[in-house]
Amino acid sequence: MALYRIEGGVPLTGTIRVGTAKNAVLPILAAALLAEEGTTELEEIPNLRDVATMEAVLESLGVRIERRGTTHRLDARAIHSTEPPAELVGLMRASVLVMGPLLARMGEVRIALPGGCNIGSRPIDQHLKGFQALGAEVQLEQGIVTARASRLLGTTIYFDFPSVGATENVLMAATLAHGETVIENAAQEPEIVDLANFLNAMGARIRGAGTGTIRVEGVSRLSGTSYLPIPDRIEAGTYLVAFALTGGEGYVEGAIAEHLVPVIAKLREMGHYLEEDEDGIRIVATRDPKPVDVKTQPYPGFPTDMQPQFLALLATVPGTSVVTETVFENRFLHAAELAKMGARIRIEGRTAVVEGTSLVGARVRATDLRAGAALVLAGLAARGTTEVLEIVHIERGYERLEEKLKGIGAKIERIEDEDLTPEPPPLFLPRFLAPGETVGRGT
Ligand SMILES: CC(=O)N[C@H]1[C@@H](OP(=O)(O)OP(=O)(O)OC[C@H]2O[C@@H](n3ccc(=O)[nH]c3=O)[C@H](O)[C@@H]2O)O[C@H](CO)[C@@H](O)[C@@H]1O
Ligand SMILES: C=C(OP(=O)(O)O)C(=O)O
Repeated sequence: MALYRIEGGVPLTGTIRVGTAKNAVLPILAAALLAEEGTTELEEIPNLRDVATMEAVLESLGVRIERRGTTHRLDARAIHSTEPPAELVGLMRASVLVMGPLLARMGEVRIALPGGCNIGSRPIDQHLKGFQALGAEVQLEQGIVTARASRLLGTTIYFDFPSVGATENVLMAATLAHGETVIENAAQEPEIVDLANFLNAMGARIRGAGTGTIRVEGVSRLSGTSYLPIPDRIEAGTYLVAFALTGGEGYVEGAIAEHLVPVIAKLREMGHYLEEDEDGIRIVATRDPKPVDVKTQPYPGFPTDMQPQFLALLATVPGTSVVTETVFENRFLHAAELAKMGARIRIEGRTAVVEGTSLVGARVRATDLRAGAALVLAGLAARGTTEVLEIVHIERGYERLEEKLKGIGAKIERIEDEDLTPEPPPLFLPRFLAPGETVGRGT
């Protein structure tokens, strides 16, 4: 098990580059399953644990993957299985994204229901509702979901909540359905638009991605294509916060400002100076930041995946800030870890009331991906030494984080320590339901 050791208190300066978005790459990898003809070439694929897991899932189904540097070529012509192994599905929730493509192309899929995780129960009822609306027969028995349909039929589907994963799964399924599918109350995240652009490049006919209504005209076959997915807006936001927290200044190269509107707005509201251009975003931290209130929302609202990093930032800003989490029901575990560093945060249900103070180094534990990123950021600003344990979570979504942060002056080391803790269990244990238990949104 590895940890990060950080000596805090150094204002970060310089240029840091963001990689390709994990949350765009994962659904695009799943969508590559739809290519019955040709091969798919994906460029600038980040070296992340989640990407490796998704590729292992695809390989278990018969996809052949050839990696040349950061370009990965996928050949999905000879799929031989529609049952991704539970051990792999248990490593990463996003494995459920293979459901839509397998159902659409192969007419069936059998997969372990992914369980909850440290940020919430995360049911998949909206995904299943979408498949059923498209005419699939969906069964849930002892934690295994089976969906079958000889040919999906286009229809209108309304999501109760604009779920990112459900929109992606149903969008992929609808590409090969007979007739038109309309997805209403669809998620509008940039990663949805990227997936739709990729599917259209494969031959799909999708309009309206990025709005609340997506229309899909089904086609009979899709082919492989070449594609470069979008840069990672959450990684970019994390680096903007790193400059702000340490009172530094620098440039986040590759960041797309249009994808980061609420993050930029809140940093400006705090008094930080931000300048956007075509290639990235420049930030100069103010010495006198103001507290702000933040409420997470589906896109284009403030992203829940930036909430932990902002909690770390606001923990150091004099005055009272209020952070409200509306997307996940349990995404404040990092508050207790930040408290070990001196943060003064009171959790009241879905709200965190933060009284800004200065932080001191401590030994803390990453409870999930963005919680871990928040602790690294806090460590960069804290007096003394911080050790962040269980960085396996962080490595799901940040490539060479310590190297990149070192490049802008951070004192951070990645240390392998065999004795630290035993190998962790799967991050998302497949969930086995009791007979009759529902899988609805538990919030
Ligand atoms: C791989 C990926 O892209 N992950 C992102 C994706 O996760 P993910 O696709 O899992 O997020 P969703 O938008 O689906 O989930 C949002 C909320 O809806 C609930 N829900 C979702 C589906 C469903 O069928 N029923 C239901 O109740 C979830 O429990 C959660 O409370 O979007 C989240 C919200 O922006 C981000 O935090 C994750 O980083
Ligand atoms: C919650 C996240 O990812 P996932 O949905 O894969 O757990 C995230 O990227 O912050």
